[in-house]
Amino acid sequence: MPAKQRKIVIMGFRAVGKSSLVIQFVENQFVDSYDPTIENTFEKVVHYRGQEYLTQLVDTAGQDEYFLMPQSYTVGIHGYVMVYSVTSMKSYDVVKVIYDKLLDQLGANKVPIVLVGNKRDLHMQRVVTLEMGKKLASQWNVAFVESSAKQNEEVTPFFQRVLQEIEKHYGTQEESGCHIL
Ligand SMILES: Nc1nc2c(ncn2[C@@H]2O[C@H](COP(=O)(O)OP(=O)(O)OP(=O)(O)O)[C@@H](O)[C@H]2O)c(=O)[nH]1
Repeated sequence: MPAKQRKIVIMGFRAVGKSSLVIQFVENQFVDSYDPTIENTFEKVVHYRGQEYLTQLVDTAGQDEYFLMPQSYTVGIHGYVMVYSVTSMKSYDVVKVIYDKLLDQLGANKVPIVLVGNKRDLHMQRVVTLEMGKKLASQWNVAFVESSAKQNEEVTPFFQRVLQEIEKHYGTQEESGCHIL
């Protein structure tokens, strides 16, 4: 079966660990230094449930509450990873703004999304509780996980979960002969 191509955008406030999560997933390494991203696209072939996927992961520059959603984040994209850091209330607030802007721009009320609370290894600095993450995900009706890019906890599972959400969302259209964007 030929590889299915899936393009996923990783969004969230600055320094929440978007690049670290993608690099951990694609290259199996963690870099402690902080180098703000402009924009990078990574590729990885993933085998999931007997199917090969060529995933393209768009690691975006951090967004803030005033950010304007570029068309390149909404056209031809199959799914999204929305990241906040459990050590930053600001990042939790900003991810809500990003989500609202995304749905508004897409004119949709449901999009394949996984919400990720990263840096769960930083117990002493935690300000966003597990319950707050769960509550937000249930409001959005999306999958949720807390992760640590540093300790490589839950990183591969949540990227797989995005693929699962994408299949759930678009699968029937493909089977009926329609094609994903
Ligand atoms: N302890 C800990 N530190 C992390 C984790 N993930 C990322 N970091 C650190 O947090 C800082 C920011 O990580 P990045 O991956 O660059 O964050 P980003 O969201 O891509 O940042 P922008 O490019 O500005 O949007 C770096 O110093 C990372 O080493 C984590 O899970 N645990």
